[in-house]
Amino acid sequence: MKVAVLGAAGGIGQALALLLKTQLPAGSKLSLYDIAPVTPGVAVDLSHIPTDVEVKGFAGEDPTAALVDADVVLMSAGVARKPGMDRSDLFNINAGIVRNLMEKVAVTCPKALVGIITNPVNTTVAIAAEVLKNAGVYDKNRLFGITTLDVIRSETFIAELKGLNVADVKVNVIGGHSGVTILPLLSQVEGVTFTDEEVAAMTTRIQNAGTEVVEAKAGGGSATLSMGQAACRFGLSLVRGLQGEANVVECAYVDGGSEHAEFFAQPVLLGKNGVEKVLPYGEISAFEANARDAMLDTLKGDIKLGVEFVK
Ligand SMILES: NC(=O)C1=CN([C@@H]2O[C@H](COP(=O)(O)OP(=O)(O)OC[C@H]3O[C@@H](n4cnc5c(N)ncnc54)[C@H](O)[C@@H]3O)[C@@H](O)[C@H]2O)C=CC1
Ligand SMILES: O=C([O-])CC(=O)C(=O)O
Repeated sequence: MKVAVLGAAGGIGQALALLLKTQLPAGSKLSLYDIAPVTPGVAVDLSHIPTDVEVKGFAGEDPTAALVDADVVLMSAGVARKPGMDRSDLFNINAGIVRNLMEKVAVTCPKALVGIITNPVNTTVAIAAEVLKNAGVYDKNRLFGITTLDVIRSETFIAELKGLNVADVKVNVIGGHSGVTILPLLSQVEGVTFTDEEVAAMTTRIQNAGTEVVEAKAGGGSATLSMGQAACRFGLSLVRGLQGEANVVECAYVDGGSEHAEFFAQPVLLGKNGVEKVLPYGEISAFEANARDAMLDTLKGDIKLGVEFVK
């Protein structure tokens, strides 16, 4: 199994690479790419950790060498938010970065499962899809926006509030990955009840958790370590699916035939071809149905921006 990380010298990329070096199955290959010249050094550094995962690093303008034979590509290349910015403010720089990298993915490893971390995810995934379509290699089951950070935040915050063992808390987060498009389905969390006030406050906290980190880092970037963990969880789930493991389910932002929008985050069953099956997100409360319907104009606008950028 070969996993390529694009943006591997960055805050997320280095954390993710470390976790993958220590957690990928024995015999895996880890390929690190970033425009930053330090990247081969990051690979040398990781290569001293005694696990059976071979690490190689590549720097420069062209990611091709890193992408050859990749089964999974995880992309965090791009710029991150500073206080006062919205994720959509990253579009001007990150849209072109994602487009250019996806053009190389389309040529070099068109069958790879691709997980997009680069923000604004609601839009960059649409950009990635358009690039793959233009190259004639688009397979909707192989492209994912990684929204796992919203899931692990939800698990953490709910366990804290309700005094639960966090390992026991499971929660679906649907929609997209910014502001009101992030919708945790609190009504489905087993074994707990929330007051209306708790639902409103918890939903808002999860939606604003990225901003909570951006403000706490005070100009030094956005979530990197928790995102490294989230991307590792999601990347390992992709690998487990590829290896034929049963019942691997994650929420992800996919082109899954949703009635709500062209791309929509919901639970998916992962397998040897990426998305094996898009799963229903189940019964939701009136509060959640309202929030879902209210997000759709924003989400569809974000998607349209991505489609039009490539056209
Ligand atoms: N999906 C999610 O839940 C989350 C997404 N993000 C997003 O992830 C992205 C990366 O964040 P960080 O790692 O904190 O940023 P960072 O600035 O620490 O790292 C980004 C890396 O991308 C590299 N890069 C820039 N242009 C490139 C190109 N053309 N090719 C290859 N590498 C390139 C830079 O050299 C840098 O090493 C941001 O867009 C951020 O908003 C951040 C947190 C959560
Ligand atoms: O908020 C940001 O800019 C980074 C991000 O996507 C998150 O932390 O969820």
